[in-house]
Amino acid sequence: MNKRPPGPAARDSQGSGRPAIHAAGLSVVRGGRTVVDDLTFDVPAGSVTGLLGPSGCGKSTLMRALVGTQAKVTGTLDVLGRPAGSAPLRARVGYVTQDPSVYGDLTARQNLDYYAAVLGIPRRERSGMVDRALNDVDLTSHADSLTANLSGGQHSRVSLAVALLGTPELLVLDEPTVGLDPVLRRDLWNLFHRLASERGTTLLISSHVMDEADRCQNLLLMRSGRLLAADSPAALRARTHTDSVEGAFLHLVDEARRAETAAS
Ligand SMILES: Nc1ncnc2c1ncn2[C@@H]1O[C@H](COP(=O)(O)OP(=O)(O)OP(=O)(O)O)[C@@H](O)[C@H]1O
Repeated sequence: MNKRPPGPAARDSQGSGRPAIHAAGLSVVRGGRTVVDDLTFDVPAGSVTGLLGPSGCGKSTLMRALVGTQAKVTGTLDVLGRPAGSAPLRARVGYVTQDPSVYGDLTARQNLDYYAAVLGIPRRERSGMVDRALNDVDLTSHADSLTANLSGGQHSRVSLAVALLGTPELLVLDEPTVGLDPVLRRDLWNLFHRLASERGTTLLISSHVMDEADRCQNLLLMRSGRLLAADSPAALRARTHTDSVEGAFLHLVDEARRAETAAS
């Protein structure tokens, strides 16, 4: 278990107590179906927050809404004090999708250099930023390998390094540890906590693996587009009288099913 004290508030929200993300009555329709249904929650600034739930429950859709790439979003969704997707947020929010979005025919360093230029990082600062991002994800020794020749895990770490360029205040990571070996997973979680505690970054990290839940300070538990709970792992276990987040999740699912049956 990896319990850590909350990190400092993100730079944007320092002292204001304002959450990094605020959602109220948030819904998303996809393919004519409501796939995110009336969510209300806050994500504290400077926290490592896990977004957990079974495959297809709406995690990626919620993340797309947060970064402004999802259509048919209704309700309130504020990110760092501004409406999600608004132009000034582009440089302040890093997003890593499930599919690595880097060029296979460039080296890791060339990819980062390219994205640093796209982000508008001044040329004189670029190489320092690129070196730091490579070091953050432990890829310095592969910096000059063609990305296409890297392993799956290394490939996704190049995507993560891209998201770290420019020191975003919020990092939205869609299943960043899927398919990684246990050592790499542990190293990445350590990095996530370091980013929160040392840089004040807020991290929202999705996973469908419940055993990653205890590595988070806060959890958003989803099922079928609805929010089952938003709380710390310890509070969830205590509230449901269970000894694991998986147990708590199953308890909450059963509770929701009973409520649905009673209402039908
Ligand atoms: N392009 C699309 N058009 C219509 N419906 C979609 C589309 N993409 C996803 N969906 C539906 O939206 C719902 C939520 O999908 P989403 O990808 O957000 O789930 P998820 O929790 O991220 O799943 P996973 O853990 O497998 O990535 C699912 O029922 C899915 O079938």
